[in-house]
Amino acid sequence: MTDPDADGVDEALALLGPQAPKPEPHRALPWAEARSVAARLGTAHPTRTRRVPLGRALGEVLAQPLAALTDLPSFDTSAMDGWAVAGPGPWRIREDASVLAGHAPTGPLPDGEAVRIATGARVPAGATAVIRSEHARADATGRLHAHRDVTHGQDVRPRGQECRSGDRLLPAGTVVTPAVIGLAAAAGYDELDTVERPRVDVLVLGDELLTTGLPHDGLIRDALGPMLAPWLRALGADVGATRRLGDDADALHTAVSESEADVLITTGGTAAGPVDHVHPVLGKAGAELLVDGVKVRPGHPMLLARLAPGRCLVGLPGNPLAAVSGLLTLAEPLLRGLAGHRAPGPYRAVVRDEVHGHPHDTRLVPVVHAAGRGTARDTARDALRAAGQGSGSGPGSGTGGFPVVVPLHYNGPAMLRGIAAADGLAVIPPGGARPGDPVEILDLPWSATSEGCFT
Ligand SMILES: Nc1nc2c(c(=O)[nH]1)N[C@H]1C(S)=C(S)[C@@H](COP(=O)(O)OP(=O)(O)OC[C@H]3O[C@@H](n4cnc5c(N)ncnc54)[C@H](O)[C@@H]3O)O[C@H]1N2
Ligand code: MOO
Repeated sequence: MTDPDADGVDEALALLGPQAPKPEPHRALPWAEARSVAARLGTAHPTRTRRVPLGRALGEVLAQPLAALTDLPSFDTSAMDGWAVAGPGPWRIREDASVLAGHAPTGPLPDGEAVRIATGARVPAGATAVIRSEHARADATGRLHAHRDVTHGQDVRPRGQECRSGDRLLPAGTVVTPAVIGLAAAAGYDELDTVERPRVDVLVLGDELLTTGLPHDGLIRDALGPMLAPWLRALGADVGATRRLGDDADALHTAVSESEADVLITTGGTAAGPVDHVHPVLGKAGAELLVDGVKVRPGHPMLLARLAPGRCLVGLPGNPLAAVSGLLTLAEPLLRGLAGHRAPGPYRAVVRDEVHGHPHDTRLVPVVHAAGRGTARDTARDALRAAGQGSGSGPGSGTGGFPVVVPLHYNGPAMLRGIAAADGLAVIPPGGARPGDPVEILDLPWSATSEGCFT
């Protein structure tokens, strides 16, 4: 049986072996530098913004900080059902009034008096505390007695306790979650200013690709067309067309010239084979190559080009995991900037097992968390069982507080089996990583153990 990883390191090493033809002078950028170029391009132009009703803002990104339009609470509020009292007790109960949430206030409460009050109701002027109904007793003469000491201000939520009008509640770049919508509504918003999603078109190249059925006669299923649109949407893009162009240079040139998208993503055709048309077409289109190859495995032929001000193209290699590598190396930081997302902090974990490194290049290797929470733990166990890699329990100690990840097999450039079971991709530096080494992790936007979604 062949080593399921042979497609990865060995293939890359073979390209550098003593018998390999002398490589062309290296234009490829180091992995971190390539990501920085993409991130800078993403923030080079001001984002377009739009105003949307709260109900349609889910998943959008705040274009401006969310500032409170009101004090919260906007009045002194009773936190409990019971009695508003003024001064020391016992108190004479006002039989003529009670205060309900949303109702007009009663007049001021003089010292020595108590009035019934509901949770959420405005505390009358002059009241010094609220006593919960279960903590007080009314006697036959209409007097209220507290069962325990009453402290000043107890069970009253003072106006402005959560925020004052004008306070910054959330920074620009925050993803609008259901909780953000709730907070915005409470703080007085009907609409939110959000960043317009970058428009992305996908061009899938390759005459060998089938859109349905089983592979036959040298033809294979297109794995990237169906995968990229939802992945790009998860990265904050508004994906228009996914077009299959075959290996037709003219069709590619026309599509590149006519697309009005902010970002064009191509798959395949990045290398120097007889029908690899991406480089010649970019030359003909007068594009500026900002990244032309990256020192990363898989995916080293990936590229990033500026087609015109505000329009660019990410060329993903055709090998499916190499395409994922290009997606996370170039498209993700580019789209993050264009979509107005804030950059996530670096997320590191230690590897449970040794990971072979490339001698000069970074490797991106699918991993699962060894001991996640809830479904992530089950996913890890399932993924490891499927890969015949043990139970999923990590070292548990001596990890320096880092979570533990397990590198998955089936990580060759043409394979999606590893990444489909993964929580993220480990960034393995040249030379590799030994058990217990901390490494950077690239989260997947849907990973259950993500520190944050849309990272
Ligand atoms: N002489 C050299 N050949 C290659 C090199 C090299 O350095 N020198 N690099 C290899 C590496 S690494 C990669 S990655 C690929 C990149 O190739 P392309 O971007 O030109 O992609 P294609 O040749 O079109 O396809 C490569 C491979 O992927 C399959 N493929 C393409 N599209 C899809 C799709 N949508 N779904 C599933 N599979 C797809 C295609 O059938 C090929 O098998 O170049 C190497 N060659
Ligand atoms: O190794 Mo390529 O870079 O197959 O992706």
